Amino acid sequence: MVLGLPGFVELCHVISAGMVTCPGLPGPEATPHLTREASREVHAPGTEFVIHAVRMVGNTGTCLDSRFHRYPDGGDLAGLPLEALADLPALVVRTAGSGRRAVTVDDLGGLVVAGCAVLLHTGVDAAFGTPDHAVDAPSLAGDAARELPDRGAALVGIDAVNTDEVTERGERPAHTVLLRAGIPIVEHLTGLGRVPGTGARSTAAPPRFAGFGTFPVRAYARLPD
Ligand SMILES: N[C@@H](CC(=O)c1ccccc1NC=O)C(=O)O
Repeated sequence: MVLGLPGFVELCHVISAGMVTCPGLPGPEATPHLTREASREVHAPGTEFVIHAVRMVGNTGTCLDSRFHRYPDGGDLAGLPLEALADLPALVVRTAGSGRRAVTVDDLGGLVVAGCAVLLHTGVDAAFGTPDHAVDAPSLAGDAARELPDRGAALVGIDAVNTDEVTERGERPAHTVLLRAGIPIVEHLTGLGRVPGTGARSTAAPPRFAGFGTFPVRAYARLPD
């Protein structure tokens, strides 16, 4: 436990230059915009800074999809209210260790998802950053996703590369139904094994980037007292 932060669980992977998050998408490139050396020229003796520029896709590291990722008519990152992102009751649905890839209607069973961040713990986050992470990755079955808007889910997260099964035809039923309903999706979570099934609070908040659909988040859970 980190001193001063009792009861928090980190749900994010570390982002570093060059790392690949989704196979086929480029990793982030970070370059110094202002070096420490150059900054000395414009500051008082002993005062220096560094400013980096970054070129990266929004789907980098642990990231959140807003409605705009899937649909052109509104719902970008800048429009997401904090109520949709922060301090939500966390409901962890576990398939980790089951050997099953799909999170199904049966896994959601009689769970009360209304108002919750529904966080899918598949265990594949252990392979993040390796090619195995995206091979036959776990995902949320389409019929299970279709239930979640009517059942009142507030947010859906998964510790895998994609909430949807990646198929050759490119259908993405979970993104389609969840984002149509304005339910944000978080992908590439980690640490869910340390979060209880119920009782924790979930936060995953991106910057308010207008005209952007997806961006990295600092996602974390606060454990029950
Ligand atoms: N998870 C992201 C994108 C994604 O999974 C992806 C994007 C480009 C190339 C590969 C991807 N995923 C898995 O192989 C999304 O669907 O929003």
